[in-house]
Amino acid sequence: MGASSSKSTVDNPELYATPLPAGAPNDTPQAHWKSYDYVIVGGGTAGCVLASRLSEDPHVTVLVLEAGPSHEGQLMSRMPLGFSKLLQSECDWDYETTSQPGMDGRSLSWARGKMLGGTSGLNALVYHRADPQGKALARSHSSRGGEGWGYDTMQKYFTKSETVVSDPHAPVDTAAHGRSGRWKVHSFPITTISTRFIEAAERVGIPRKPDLTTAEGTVGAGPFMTFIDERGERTSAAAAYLTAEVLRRPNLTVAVKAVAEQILFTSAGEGAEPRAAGVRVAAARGGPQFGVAAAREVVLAAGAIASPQLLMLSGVGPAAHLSALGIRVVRDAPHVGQHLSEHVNSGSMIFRAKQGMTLDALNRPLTAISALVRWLVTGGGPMSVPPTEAALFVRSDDDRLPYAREGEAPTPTAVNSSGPAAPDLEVVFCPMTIIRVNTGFLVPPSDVEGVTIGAILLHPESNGAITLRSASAWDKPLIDANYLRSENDMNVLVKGMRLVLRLAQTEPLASCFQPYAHDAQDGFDPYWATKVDPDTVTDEELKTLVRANAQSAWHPTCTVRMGTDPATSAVDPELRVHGVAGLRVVDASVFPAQVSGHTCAVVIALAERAADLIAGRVTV
Ligand SMILES: Cc1cc2nc3c(=O)[nH]c(=O)nc-3n(C[C@H](O)[C@H](O)[C@H](O)COP(=O)(O)OP(=O)(O)OC[C@H]3O[C@@H](n4cnc5c(N)ncnc54)[C@H](O)[C@@H]3O)c2cc1C
Repeated sequence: MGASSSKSTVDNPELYATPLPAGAPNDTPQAHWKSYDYVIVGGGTAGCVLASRLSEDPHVTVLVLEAGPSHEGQLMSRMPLGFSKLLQSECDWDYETTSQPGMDGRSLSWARGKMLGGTSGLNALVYHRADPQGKALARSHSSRGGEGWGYDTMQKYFTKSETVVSDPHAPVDTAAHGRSGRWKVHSFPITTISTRFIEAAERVGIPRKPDLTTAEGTVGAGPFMTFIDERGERTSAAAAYLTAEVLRRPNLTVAVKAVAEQILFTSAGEGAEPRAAGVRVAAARGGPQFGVAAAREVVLAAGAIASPQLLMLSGVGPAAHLSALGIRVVRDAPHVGQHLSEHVNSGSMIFRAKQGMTLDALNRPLTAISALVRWLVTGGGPMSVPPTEAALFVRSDDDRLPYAREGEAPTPTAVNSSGPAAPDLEVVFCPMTIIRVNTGFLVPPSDVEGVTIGAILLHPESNGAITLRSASAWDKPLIDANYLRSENDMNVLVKGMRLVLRLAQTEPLASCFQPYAHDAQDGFDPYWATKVDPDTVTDEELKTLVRANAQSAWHPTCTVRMGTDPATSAVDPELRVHGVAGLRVVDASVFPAQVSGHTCAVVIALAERAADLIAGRVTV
């Protein structure tokens, strides 16, 4: 265990927590423990926002417990195009799903950030808001909706969170955005080939949208915005919200390499709600344990996988499951860990591009080194852009779009999104070769350039679950995404793939590509999409390709979902865990339903509002 602490964070538990006796159960908070008003478990995307906002009040004390290291010094996190290098590093939890029957029995790797800033420190830097037609975090047509979390409310917090910078070469209307928030968000000039993708989308009938994030809605095709600052560095939630000035606050303690093992409860007697009053923490598996007390609240912000895991480890979860593992049940909460909703990516559809049109030159070591040096010196160049530059959002029931073979009618699909104009399909465009396989990424060939396109199912009907593997916080939980068990999910994704194949044959994108004769190696051909013709391939053949190649889109949500009724949800609309006192959950796990887009900005806005709720500045 390191005995040091940096000027801004602390990694020695003796400096912020109370040592606990070895070999004792250590499951009841004690009066002599070091105490804080708020103990935030997880210094990730939501956790950094909460820490920053709650500690604005100098009269309250705040402790953050983050399992991973500080974001400071993580070069690959700061450098936008370094993102893939962080996967399967010390900054990634590197989870894996159980074998997925809907995907030929494959287990898929699931990245999650493990550092200050959490997943916002290793994600793909796409800034995107929920679609207004998707009602943001409220589902008006459903009794389990997040009351008070509609788009109008969320929009205030999207705006509060950001300072938008409009690049003169890629202008956006700044009136639709915030201009004094902590999070730096900006538009950026995209490569020519990404522009051609947008133009091809227009040709097939998808309207062009200069900004995919406004209250006008997301249906359309356009460039993404990103969270990179004027120095060309990623603005993770840590970089944005835990600045040096914030970290110097005397009422804020930020602990890193601090793994919360259990939330601890006190009881006021028979019939009274148990109260979350502390957390047990350790720096290493089997190492010394420490306790901290929470005078006001424990706020769980450990993300859509670890938050339900920690709740269950602490006795809040489905009683039968906990009892089977010998965990004392504090509160039978059947919805904890359930309703896991994840966007599904069709898998990398890679098309060979003409030389010089993509960012693939960076696969050559000399080019990469010179780009790295340029970024280090100037903050500019190809390392300062996000990997995904453009996208389109559509509905699978829009029969004007080319979802079928020429002359055939498209397969009817039900749109599972919550608004009449909300999209259920996204297509993302990356001007580089990204070969994703079950275990991570493969290094692309250095002499061939390509682009990577993926169709994403935004509103899957098939939901999965997080359950415990064991009663230890040091064992990863079981993640069953239950991918593509619904026929409708599969049919929507197949339509998305056919749209991608059609776009690849549509000008002005088509003439950027060239044929590529590539043989499969060990049964896997990363360039399979180049050989598929949208006019001859059958739906059954596309389904076979989906089962073999589809991947996680990295947006798990809903595993501690909010709602007014404890019979159908795990937290109430103020994010308080049903049936226990002093405990809230604030992260992607509380989404009442999946959103029609990327999740990071939604989590940041959610945490901004949660901070106001916790501090009593607003009510639902
Ligand atoms: C590879 C990848 C790319 C993505 N790309 C995008 C994108 O481009 N745009 C977008 O909008 N979204 C993207 N996402 C999704 C988005 O980043 C996440 O949905 C969002 O950041 C989740 O925020 P969170 O606060 O719920 O969880 P996190 O940010 O994951 O925070 C949870 C924190 O809790 C900590 N923690 C967990 N367990 C413990 C414990 N026991 N004790 C202490 N600390 C603990 C973790 O280390 C972590 O720091 C991407 C995700 C991934 C994985």
